Amino acid sequence: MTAMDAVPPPEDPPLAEPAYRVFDRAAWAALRASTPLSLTRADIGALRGLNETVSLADVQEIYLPLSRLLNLQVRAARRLAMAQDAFLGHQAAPPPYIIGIAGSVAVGKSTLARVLRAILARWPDHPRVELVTTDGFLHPTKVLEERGLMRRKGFPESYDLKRMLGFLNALKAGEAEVAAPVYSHLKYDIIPGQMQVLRRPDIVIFEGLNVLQHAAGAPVVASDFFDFSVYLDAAISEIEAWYIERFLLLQKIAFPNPDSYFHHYRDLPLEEAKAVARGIWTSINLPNLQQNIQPTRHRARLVLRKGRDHAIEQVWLRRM
Ligand SMILES: Nc1ncnc2c1ncn2[C@@H]1O[C@H](COP(=O)(O)OP(=O)(O)O)[C@@H](O)[C@H]1O
Ligand SMILES: CC(C)(COP(=O)(O)O)[C@@H](O)C(=O)NCCC(=O)O
Repeated sequence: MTAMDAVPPPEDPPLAEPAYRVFDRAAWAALRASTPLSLTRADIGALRGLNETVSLADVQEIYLPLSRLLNLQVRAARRLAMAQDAFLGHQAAPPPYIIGIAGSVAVGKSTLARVLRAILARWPDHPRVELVTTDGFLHPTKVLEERGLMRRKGFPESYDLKRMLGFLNALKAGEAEVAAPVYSHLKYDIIPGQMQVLRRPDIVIFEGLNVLQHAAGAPVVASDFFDFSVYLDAAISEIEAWYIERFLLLQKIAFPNPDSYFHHYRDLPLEEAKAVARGIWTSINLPNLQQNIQPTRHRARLVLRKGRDHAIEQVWLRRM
């Protein structure tokens, strides 16, 4: 069986293979070359949030080769910036290298972003890695309620796209301080007045389901500002299961907090809680995945395809 036969399942139209080189785990792992293992078991343990168990095998076989590729790309981008400076006859600090991470709700974007941040920050030539999530650019609940969008959260119209593009523009322009609004999953809303301030980081990982989307008629799109992009992919049936699992976990660890938006679900019996989670998945996150997220997959430079238990089974790398 070839790697192409193994996945994707029928629900999931394949990527155009000529545009990508396809690697199974072993072939990708071999590209790690001499990259040192830069995270210990204790480091990985510290990265675990919620129920995630990022395996040492994934770090060694998937993320270390990826960090080697990205390190080479960052260096090359800096050389290009220097070439332009030489042409212009002035010297400036290189702009941050921006990596977009896209994929469905609950596919594991935040987890991937955190692991990647930790690994990339180990390289001495780009230690300052910032992580920004696009949920900060969601409209606040008040605005979503006024516009009847509370059940459309994550859909393109639920974001302040102009503000998001302005943020990316300022970042790439090398402004000394750039600020992003902050979202609370607990409150299910933007935190008023709280900002994440970035001061000329070396790398920015910009993570969210919408990062590869193109708004009709917009003069620029988020990916215009990206140096690299990753789409985290998996079978829809797996992602649904991960969404429900995460909901059940949050029911135990977050919903008991009276500040939680979902506090009223704290004592729901298991089967009812599963039904609520499945209902939110089916009515909001699944249609968003099918209509607005999955169609952006072919824009990514790299597609990581997960199988059971979140293990990365295949890597698709765009031929430049
Ligand atoms: N590599 C992984 N190994 C094990 N569990 C994972 C992994 N990545 C994500 N998860 C789990 O899957 C769920 C969704 O992951 P998360 O990073 O929160 O997704 P997203 O940011 O895409 O919504 C969480 O419960 C998380 O702990
Ligand atoms: C805020 C989100 C759109 C962000 O998704 P993310 O980028 O973290 O995957 C999502 O977590 C969400 O709230 N979706 C709406 C339906 C739900 O409560 O799952």
